[in-house]
This record gives sequence, C-alpha cells and structure tokens, in this order.
Amino acid sequence: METGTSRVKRGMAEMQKGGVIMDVMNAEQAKIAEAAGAVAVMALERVPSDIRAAGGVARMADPTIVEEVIKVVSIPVMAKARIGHYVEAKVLESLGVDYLDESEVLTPADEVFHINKREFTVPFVCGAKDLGEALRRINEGASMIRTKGEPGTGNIVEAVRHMRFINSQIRKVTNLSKDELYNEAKNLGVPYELLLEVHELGKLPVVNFAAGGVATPADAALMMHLGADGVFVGSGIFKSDNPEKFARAIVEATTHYTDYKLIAEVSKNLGAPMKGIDIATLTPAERMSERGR
Ligand SMILES: O=C(CO)[C@H](O)[C@H](O)COP(=O)(O)O
Repeated sequence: METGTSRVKRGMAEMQKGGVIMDVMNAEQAKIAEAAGAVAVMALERVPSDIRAAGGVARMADPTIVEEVIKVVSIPVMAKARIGHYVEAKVLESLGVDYLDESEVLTPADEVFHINKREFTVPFVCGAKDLGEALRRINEGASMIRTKGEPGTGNIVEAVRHMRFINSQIRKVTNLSKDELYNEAKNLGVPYELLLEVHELGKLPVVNFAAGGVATPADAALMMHLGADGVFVGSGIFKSDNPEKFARAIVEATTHYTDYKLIAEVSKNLGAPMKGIDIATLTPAERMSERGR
C-alpha cells in the first residue's frame, strides 16, 4: 500500500527545480539559507565534512535541531535518516519535516535493505550514482533523486561523474527497442515498467538534483549545465570563509547558470572556499558514495 500519492510527493520536488537546497546545523544557519534564496533547508547535526572529521557513527540529528529549524523558516525543511533506518525516518516524519533524505552521508543502518518509502506520507529523496540505483530507489518510493557525489570533500569530480553516467545510461535506454529493455532491466536490476518509463520520457520519472562536493558558484553552475534539476550544498557554504556570501552567490549561479559574466561577478571577493579533499586520498571505507546500492 502507498501512503500519499506519488503525484503530490513528486510534485513537491518539482517545485524545488532550479533551486539550491542547503544543509544547516542550527536556526541561525537556516535563516542565512532562507535569506540567501534557498528553496529548502536540510536540518542536520553536522555537515558531511564535519561527519568525516568526527568519525564514528553518524545518526539522525537531535530532534531539537530539527524542531528549531522548522520553527524559524517558512521554506520546506528536510532531514536525514540512515539508510534502512525505518524508525529514524518515522521519528523525523512525526516531527513534521517536509522531506526525508535516506542518506549515505549517515552511517547505514542496514547493509542490504533500504526503507520502504511507499509506507510514508512524507516524500523521500535518495542518492544514486547510476541509473540502476536511481530506479531501485524510485521503485522503493523515492520521489526525488540526487547524485551521491562524494559528500564533504568540496570536490565536484564525483558528482560530475555520477550525473554524466546517469544521463548517458538514460540516453542508451532511450535508444533501445522495447524488447531490448527486458534484458537491460535485468542487467540494471530494476523493474521493466520503470525502465520503460525512462525509455518513453527520455529522463528519470522524478527530478534529479546534484549533490556531494559542490563548493563554489561555478561548481553549482557546472552541475546545472550537465543537466541537474537543482543543487544540494552542504559543507561548501558553512565550511567556507563567508557563508552568507557563498550562499547567495551559489543561488545566483544556479539560477543563472549560463550567465558567465554574472557568475564571474558573484565569485569576486568571496573569501576562501572550503579546503577540499583529493578523492584519490580516500580509502574505500571513506567513500560515502559506495554506501547503499
Ligand atoms: O543531502 C546531502 C546528501 O544526503 C548533502 O546535502 C550533500 O551530499 C552534501 O554534500 P557536501 O557537503 O559535499 O555539499
């Protein structure tokens, strides 16, 4: 049984299109994000780069933080549950969040099963690095997809790879004949009907945002150029020298992603972006994008 209609759940994500969703750790940051023009905020205890630095098990945020953020902003509030953690998701739903992120940024609670998102009234966003992952999450009830990227690195390279790969897989599926789709569905480990939808639409049946490693206005614009429907930014804003300026500049660059003069203008005197990490220095266990398939 599905709770809430897919049309409404997916429609809510459609309304965020072209915008920036910002990670915030408290009410003050939530107000900065809203004033900068964020279309939604993600309430969490630590941004991904702090999660990397802290080590240990990363869980859902203290409900106090989530409630505090809900209280101070009028834009939608999202929150993260661990992959497979049904109860964290139910708790966050009970707090009245507008969207849930079943996120690889937190330590997975289940190595095999994701949450059955169809059982929830609140819509979900999930990460994906290829078409198979994206369609499996949609089959479980996700109403929005985002690239996984490599969160907390300030390095855009993985988000670029995931966006390019998903889009190239979609192009391939669009060109297959209907009878070839059965084999492709088997190869990708996804239901035939969903793959048929991609074949007919020429895109995912839900919006696909970019996430994981966006650290500058130009990074955000690059992801839009590559076909993202919008952008999530976590560490890039609140681990930069000047969060207010970065937040505003990233929103401007996302909205006007082909206006290179404007992107140059908003990129002036921003102060230092977050330092960032070379992906090659990460061990396999440190790669959050490998969590949850
Ligand atoms: O929601 C997210 C993933 O669940 C984050 O917003 C995103 O991945 C943040 O990554 P980064 O800190 O690199 O911007």
